[in-house]
Amino acid sequence: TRHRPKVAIICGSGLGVLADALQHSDSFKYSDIPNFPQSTVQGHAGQLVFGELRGTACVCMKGRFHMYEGHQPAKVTFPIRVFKLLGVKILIVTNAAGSLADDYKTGDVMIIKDHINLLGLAGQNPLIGPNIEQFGPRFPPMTSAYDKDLCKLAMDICKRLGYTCVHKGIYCMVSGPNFETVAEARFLHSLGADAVGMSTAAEVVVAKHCGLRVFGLSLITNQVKKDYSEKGSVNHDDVLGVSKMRAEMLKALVSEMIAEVCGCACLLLD
Ligand SMILES: O=P(O)(O)O[C@@H]1C[C@H](O)[C@@H](CO)O1
Ligand SMILES: Nc1nc2[nH]cnc2c(=O)[nH]1
Repeated sequence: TRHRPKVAIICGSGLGVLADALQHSDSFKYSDIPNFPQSTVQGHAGQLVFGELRGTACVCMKGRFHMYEGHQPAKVTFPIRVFKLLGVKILIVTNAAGSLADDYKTGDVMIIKDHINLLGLAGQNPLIGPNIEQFGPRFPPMTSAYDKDLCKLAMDICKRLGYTCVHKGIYCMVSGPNFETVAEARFLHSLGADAVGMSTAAEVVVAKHCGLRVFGLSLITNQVKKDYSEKGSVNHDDVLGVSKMRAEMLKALVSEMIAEVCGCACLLLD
């Protein structure tokens, strides 16, 4: 491919259409890329797409890797270091997540202001093992994992586009693949998490370690039950259904973000 991406986008469950925004695109199947894991989850196509979005060279992971697929944290986050080596400066992560916050509705968007890397805290951190100094320091800080300027820009864009169902909140990564019990949901909420999912935090840790600027979006695809009296249960098809419904909205938001960031060299360059 002739594209030299400055921005990488990871598409969450059912959000692969974000990659369709790229023009003059070149696609590579994960199975054709050395050392890349394969996508095994419905809603994760398994293609790396290079192209231009609003004049900026981007690379898009149409399908991400999850630990519940049997991968070690370092394997799940392998593409992030590939992006770094390709010259990427900004990582945009998206995911489908369940709401723990009382005021989030299904279909809402949460701009991620911080995360709880529950697996990382419990010894499943992608940076465990010999540190590769070429990428970053042994003890990287994570106090500002999600770029404040990019968060603010996203809030401004949402206002301008007339999106009202947008929050800023905290994402908690668990391993899955099962969805939460009521007791687990209460526990995670009491920790301060607004949304829970099975990805993202590990990717963000590796991205920050190697100096990428990060912006994250969760699409709230379901309400996580925090009360035994609440009826119904979530399944992956429902998650994909909500993603499909809201994908165009997320595509517009991500496109505007990239147009604005790349129109302002100070946000893109370090
Ligand atoms: O890749 P993401 O985090 O968007 O996927 C979420 C978590 C599970 O993989 C799946 C559950 O429906 O959606
Ligand atoms: N862990 C978890 N991941 C999700 N991904 C989408 N919805 C959910 C959820 O309710 N829980």
